[in-house]
Amino acid sequence: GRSCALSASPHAAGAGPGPGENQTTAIIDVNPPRGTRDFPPDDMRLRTWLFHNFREVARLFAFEEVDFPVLESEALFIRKAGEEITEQLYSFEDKGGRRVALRPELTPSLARLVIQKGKSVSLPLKWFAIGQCWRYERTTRGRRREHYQWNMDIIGVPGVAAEAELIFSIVTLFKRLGLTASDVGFKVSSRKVLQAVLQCYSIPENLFGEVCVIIDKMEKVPLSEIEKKLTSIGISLEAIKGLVQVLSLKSLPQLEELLGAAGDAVADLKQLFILAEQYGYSQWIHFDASVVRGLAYYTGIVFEGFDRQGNLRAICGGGRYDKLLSTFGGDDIPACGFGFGDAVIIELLKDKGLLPMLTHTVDDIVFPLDLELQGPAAMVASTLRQKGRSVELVLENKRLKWVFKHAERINASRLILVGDSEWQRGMVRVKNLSTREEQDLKVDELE
Ligand SMILES: CC(=O)Nc1cnc2ccccc2c1
Repeated sequence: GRSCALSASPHAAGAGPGPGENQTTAIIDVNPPRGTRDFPPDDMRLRTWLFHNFREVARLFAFEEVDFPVLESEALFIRKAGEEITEQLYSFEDKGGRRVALRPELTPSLARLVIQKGKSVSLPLKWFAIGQCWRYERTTRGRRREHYQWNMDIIGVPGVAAEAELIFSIVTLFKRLGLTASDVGFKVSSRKVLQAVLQCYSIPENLFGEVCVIIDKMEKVPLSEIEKKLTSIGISLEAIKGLVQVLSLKSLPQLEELLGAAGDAVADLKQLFILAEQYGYSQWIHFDASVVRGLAYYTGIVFEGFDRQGNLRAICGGGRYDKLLSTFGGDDIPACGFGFGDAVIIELLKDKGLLPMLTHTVDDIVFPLDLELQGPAAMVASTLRQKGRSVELVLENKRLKWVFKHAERINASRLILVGDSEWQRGMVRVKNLSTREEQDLKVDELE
């Protein structure tokens, strides 16, 4: 008997019904792979709306769009800092025996492209991308294995004016979506704070990334586990106490008291808050020494957007990564950027009742009253389309009752009936579906 190609059905192979018979279960699994999503029209309209807002903000800030392959060499993401994102790398060996990976984030690809472009691009660069990112999680947690991220990066600007501009671009997006400073905010800190602490306990630089990744879990796992991990990589108990103490600081003056005004950490943060004041978004951000972010390559300012209700995971996050390009063999080029996921923001907008009502709408629906008028109807449709109107051309011999119902379903503004007697006079019957007004018009009078 016929063997089912990708049978997920309880059918015994081969016993399935023939084509067209009432199939109780599909022959193949019609759901998308575990942890991934389809985007049927309703969901796709919402995604397109969100991405349009990403793109509009990028345009306002004069960023240029870039893109990269979703598949990259695995080497781009191999980092020895115990990051969740690299531990869950969706990597495999391709048919050519090459180690490849579905990208878990966009920044390494962006760094690769900047280095590839080398002297042929002039700094600073302001690039943005919207791309699907992947992770391979043991399905125990049933979490998603893909999401779309909006990334904005400023390459070649060493000063915190770049971070101030990036944070303001996200504030601009939040405002466009209807969110205010009482709905969301940004926690801002600098990894130079941790760097200063590690230095005063003379902890080797090469442990910096690893320590940050461990510390990032501070509020997610018990302190004892953090201490165990730090001790296991050789951090003294005294140094751990120093780290924990600095992370609990709640104000810049406190930080200054502990670290002294000398370190760049305090200077950078002070400068950033001054700029935020001048941009007019001070009430959106505050210093929080506990913000570390879980990516090993950040070297300076780090920030994350959060919902003040505290129900959700971070909305977005970013920071300065001045060493990433040189670790790829490029020049020492300063850079900073952020990633903004497509999931948490939608949950937040749902909670706030801010999701837009997006419907499938067309301008005109054109219907030939009998089959000989299909040609003329198609001509009427293309005349209207050349004028930029979206036109649904009815392609089958339907009853008028169905056409009216369908016109309602697709929110058409006008119904254009192509009938024999009118057509003889070069006219068509136009029904305005909101005013119910009806008139015969010449085809080239339609606009
Ligand atoms: C809330 C959500 O979907 N998070 C998510 C989903 N997929 C990912 C895939 C790669 C990296 C991070 C990811 C994060």
